[in-house]
Amino acid sequence: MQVYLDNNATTKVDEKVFEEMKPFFCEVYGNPNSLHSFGSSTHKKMLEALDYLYEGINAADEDDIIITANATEANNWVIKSVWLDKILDGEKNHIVTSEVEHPAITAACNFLEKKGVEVTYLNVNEEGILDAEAVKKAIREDTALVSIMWANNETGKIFPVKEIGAVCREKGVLFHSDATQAIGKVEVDVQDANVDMISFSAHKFHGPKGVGGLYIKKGVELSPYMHGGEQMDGRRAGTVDVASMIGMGKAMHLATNTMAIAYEKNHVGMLRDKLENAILKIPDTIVIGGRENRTPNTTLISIKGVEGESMLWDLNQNGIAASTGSACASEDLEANPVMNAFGSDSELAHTGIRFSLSRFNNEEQIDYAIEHIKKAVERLRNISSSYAYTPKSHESGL
Ligand SMILES: Cc1ncc(COP(=O)(O)O)c(CNc2co[nH]c2=O)c1O
Repeated sequence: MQVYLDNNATTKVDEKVFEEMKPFFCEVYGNPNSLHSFGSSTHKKMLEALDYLYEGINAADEDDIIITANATEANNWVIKSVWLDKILDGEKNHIVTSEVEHPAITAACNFLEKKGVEVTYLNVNEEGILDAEAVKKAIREDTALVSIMWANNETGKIFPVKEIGAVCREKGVLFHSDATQAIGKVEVDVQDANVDMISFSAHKFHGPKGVGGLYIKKGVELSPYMHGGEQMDGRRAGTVDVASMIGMGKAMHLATNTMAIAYEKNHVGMLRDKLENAILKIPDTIVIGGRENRTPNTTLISIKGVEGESMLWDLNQNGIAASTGSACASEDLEANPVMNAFGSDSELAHTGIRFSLSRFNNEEQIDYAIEHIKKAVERLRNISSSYAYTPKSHESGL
């Protein structure tokens, strides 16, 4: 049996999305910017896709949603164009972000630090989140941008975006939120959240890889990251990947309409809880960050005495796909940076396993995964040189 439990890394393209995309490869293949009918025949579905995107995040008609290659591009665009607009050409020289952002944010900020920009990386608490008060205290007169994610890709923890947005509005500071792991899992309402910009990526909500977006609230000026043609009203040059844009719109529609969200919470949340409850019955296991206030599909669990990579290998031998954290960072054998941010000691930080489900998982798959996780833990602990089960005091009398 093949059981895919790494949906925070990427998801399967929904068949309905694929059907929507098909005509735009070999039949309706014109360049949307061409004046002839081959080009204009793409417009109807492209406009429908934009409508789905605006509807999915409750963007106002006067706001912009710019199609990008992925969330990484959108994140880099925000960080580097704020540097251009407000730091190089302005009086600002400070950015506030968090220690647990995706590398697409932290690496871009590290790059700017080499250019002399000051960056505050806010710590998270033992629950893996930070509060708006911490952001308020970090904002300075020369702060150009606050960028705090909507939901964390490894723990699923949801950040107080609305409260942070209110603080940024009060302080007159631009607020960006990386919503890549939130869309399709929890409600993302950009007007309610006081946010100026959000990033997203289609392949996180059953759309195609290689297409994403940047939402920009009306009135927010941001120099283009890509110059050239007049696509996207000159805000992002380059011929749009028509099929992928249409696929992303359809995926957003499917993922965010009322039924889908309710289904995600009830179905996916129930499956995640069943998996998590079973693993927590194994001694010396803990959910990193606790079980509250998370996206319904994610669990990051530490299994003491079991190296994350060893566990992944064992599960993979049985057709089960999981991860130790962001795929972008999981090739190296460094400790999980998010767990480090929690203050986990080095040993614990190597024991994290992330399971991230989707609406395409079912109970039979979860039962299969539970069976093989238990067997893998027993096998790996038996060969561990460092793990010995020590019954808790209340058990010692058994
Ligand atoms: C919060 C967040 N932001 C940005 C990205 C980058 O998205 P991309 O540009 O479409 O690649 C990811 C991908 N996160 C992960 C990729 O693999 N495992 C992950 O957790 C993410 O989780």
